[in-house]
Order: sequence, then C-alpha cells, then structure tokens
Amino acid sequence: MATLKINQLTKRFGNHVILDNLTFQIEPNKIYGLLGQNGAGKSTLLNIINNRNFPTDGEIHLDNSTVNNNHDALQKLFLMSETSMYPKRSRVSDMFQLANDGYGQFNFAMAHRLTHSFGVDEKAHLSNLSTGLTTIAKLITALCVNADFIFLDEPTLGLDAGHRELFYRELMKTYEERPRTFVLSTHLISEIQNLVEHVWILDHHQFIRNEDVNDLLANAYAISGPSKLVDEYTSDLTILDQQTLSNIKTVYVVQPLSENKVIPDQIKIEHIDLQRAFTALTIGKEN
Ligand SMILES: Nc1ncnc2c1ncn2[C@@H]1O[C@H](COP(=O)(O)OP(=O)(O)OP(=O)(O)O)[C@@H](O)[C@H]1O
Repeated sequence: MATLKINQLTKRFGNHVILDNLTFQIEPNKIYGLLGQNGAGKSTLLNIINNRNFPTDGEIHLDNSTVNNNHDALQKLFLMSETSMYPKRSRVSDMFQLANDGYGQFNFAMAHRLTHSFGVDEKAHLSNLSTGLTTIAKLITALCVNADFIFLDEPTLGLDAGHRELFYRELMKTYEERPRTFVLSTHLISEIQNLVEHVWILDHHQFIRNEDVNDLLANAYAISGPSKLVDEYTSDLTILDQQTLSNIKTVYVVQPLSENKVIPDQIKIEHIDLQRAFTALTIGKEN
C-alpha cells in the first residue's frame, strides 16, 4: 500500500503563517494522533491533505502521484470533519449511500450494526440530529468507508463518555479486521494514548514532535522533591514545565535521563502520560 508524503508544506492566510514548511510521511496501516492547541492548524493541515484547501507552498504525493485534484489518489483518502458536506435534507442512510457511490464497497453490514449499537435511526434527517448523534453518523460513515487513509477531525465532538468508549473499541476492531491508516485529531489526549502509535504535535506552525508514542513516553518524566535538590539534579536538563507546592518542586522533562547520575533519596522520578507530556511541551514552556 502507498505512503502519503507531505513535502515542504506551508500555509498562510494573508500574512499569517499557519503551517511552516512541514515535511513528513503518513504510512500505511498505522494509527496517528495529530495534537495541537486550539488554532494550531490541525484542521487546516487535514483539509489541505484532503484537497479541501490548497497549500501556499509544498506538495502532497501518494507514492509518486500528486494528490491535488487527482481523483484516483483522492479516492484513497477520506476526511471526517465538523463541516457538513451533506445537503440539508439528507438522511443518515444517504451518507452511507454517498460514501458507497464515491468510494465503492461501503460496509453496509457494519454500518447497520453500528447504527444499532450507537442508537442512531438511519432514516433520521441529519438536520434533526443532536450534535453528538450527527458526530456518530459521520463516524459510522468513516469507519465503514472503503478508503486507505481515514482522517478524523475532532471525532468525538459532542459524544458522551459511553459513546466515546464504544467508538474507540469499534475503531480498534475494524482496524484489526482490515488494517488501514487512521489519523485522529483530538483534544482528548488521555483517551487516545493507548490507541495511537505515532503522534505529531503541532506548535508554532511546525511539528515539535513527530515520533512513536512509546518512544516519547519512555523519555517523559516528572521529577519531584525538595526544590534545592530538584534544581541541582535537573540543572543540565531542559525544564518544560514546573510547579512548586510548599517546598516540594515538580519539574517536567521530555528527554532521556543519564543513567550514570546518582538520584538523591528524596528525589522521585515518575513517568508521565501523553496529556501531561503534551501540556509540558506546548503550554508549559510558554509560562
Ligand atoms: N479561511 C481562513 N481564513 C483565515 N484564517 C483562517 C482560515 N481558516 C483557519 N484560519 C486560522 O488558521 C488558524 C488555524 O486554524 P485551524 O482551524 O486549522 O486550527 P485547529 O488546530 O484545527 O484548531 P482547533 O483545535 O481550535 O479546532 C487559526 O488561527 C484560524 O483562525
């Protein structure tokens, strides 16, 4: 299966740079997380990759063919986003039919099963659905469409905890049955930590991280203890974020720690999760 290659992609709105010279690959059969604060440029990036917006500079290739306005290449890509692409009077079943018309081999059996599990009426008009049910209808379409690269922009918008859990389970199930690539852009980072294999963290127009989640987390630490000892122990590290409570200081780092350095008894070093690492890497370093 082909690899998507994004080469020196820049996007400006007027004089405002949104994406600055991004080069990266999206490989087959992998689940990615695209993370970034509000306004970082995640939707813009996904829209450009999916030919719904155009880059100021740069190119996107599926192996050796350009994706821009290339029907065959675009047939392998599907974007589920907040923006509705459907006529107002569409029913849920029309979404499935359109996905079948556009991509072929829509998995209707799975879609019927999922509408039942999520409690969505296939005959319902989209305009009558709540925010959460609209998201569910779009998600079911995305999970059942016949595409090799599926991009989910805010896939859990308006979903309650039970439905989010059901979605994560169904995503894993269909991924195991028919591996393909999923890219999830979401703010619910803790919830996708165990789902995604690789993350891109978009900050200040560029990827500040483009790596496997396990590698990132293997080097993501909270180091705490008496302030003076923490300062001494971390003097050669890049502190991304810190908190002090009474005399106890906690600092956050995302980098390998030297194995040769003696850890004082009063210093505690713990691994942190993806949400905490993300906050340290983005918001933390600004404070
Ligand atoms: N058509 C447009 N014209 C001008 N500016 C735009 C346009 N679309 C997006 N922007 C700006 O580009 C920036 C990135 O927006 P984008 O929606 O891609 O961010 P995001 O990371 O998806 O944000 P969020 O997490 O809040 O959804 C924002 O500052 C936004 O205001």
